[in-house]
Amino acid sequence: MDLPTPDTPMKIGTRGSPLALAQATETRARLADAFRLPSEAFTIVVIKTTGDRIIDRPLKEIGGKGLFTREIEDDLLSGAIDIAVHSMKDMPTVQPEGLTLDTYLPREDPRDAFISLSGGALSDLPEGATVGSSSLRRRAQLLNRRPDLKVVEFRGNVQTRLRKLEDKVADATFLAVAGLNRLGMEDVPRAPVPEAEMLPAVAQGAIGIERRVDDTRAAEMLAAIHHIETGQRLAAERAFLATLDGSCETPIAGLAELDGDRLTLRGEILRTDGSEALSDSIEGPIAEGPALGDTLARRLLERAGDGFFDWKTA
Ligand SMILES: NCc1[nH]cc(CCC(=O)O)c1CC(=O)O
Repeated sequence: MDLPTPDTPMKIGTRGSPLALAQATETRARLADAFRLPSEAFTIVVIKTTGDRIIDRPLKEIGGKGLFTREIEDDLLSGAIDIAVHSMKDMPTVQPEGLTLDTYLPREDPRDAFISLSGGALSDLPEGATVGSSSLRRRAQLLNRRPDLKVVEFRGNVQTRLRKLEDKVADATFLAVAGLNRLGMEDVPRAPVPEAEMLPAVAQGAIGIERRVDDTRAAEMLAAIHHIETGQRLAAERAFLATLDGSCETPIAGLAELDGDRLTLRGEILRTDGSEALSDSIEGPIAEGPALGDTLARRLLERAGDGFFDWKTA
């Protein structure tokens, strides 16, 4: 295998947000370390996606699959980049023909963090307070537990959302603990929300690396940095999501945990207005993760019946 060199660097594609850049930089560091290469043997290529371009409308209105990924995947297919680094929770369960997404870095803390300028926890929020979020899952979970709260649309990267809090657009918001940690924002006052209170999004906290199926060099290099346990957890969670036909337009949560050779998967689906939440869990051998995910999804769908996910404003 011809390893990349500073003259013929491997091109790592990513979105341009500070979090995306941190994830691409971590990927470069792990590859450089695994193959004893200088960091100049890799270039980070920033790619602007449709989702980055349209910042004044709610995501669910723009809609469509691959809002934050299509341009990156096009560049991967054309050879403009060699690998692409993604937040796995933003990734559809099926990739375009010719691409594969089977390399994962060690997962960060998967929990959501409750962020308010006063620094308290969710239970400290006064009745009728306003929470900013653009996530259908967080919105539905919040309204399910606290119907008194008002949820307002809150888009933008981590920094933008924190600024909106300072501008008093909302009293509080939620951010993934993983994002805050990867950005080194330890100083932001936050209260991690226990999984039992608010089950995170499928794959939250995990970084995935996509490549062309037929690129044997990329396959070999990525295999050296793949984190097996993260892959096992995501295999179960993403099978759960795939059977539910989850897109960004449906409130779905799921989290797998490993214990020895056993895997436990918890899942939750909600009506978009938060009026109903269904949850369940399943346990079995790690090797059967995808089948466990599929079974858990079918159980929840059976209980939900038709029209459960239909959009209905609160
Ligand atoms: N949808 C945006 C997004 N995609 C991944 C993360 C956080 C990092 C992660 O889950 O790996 C975020 C921001 C957030 O939810 O706070």
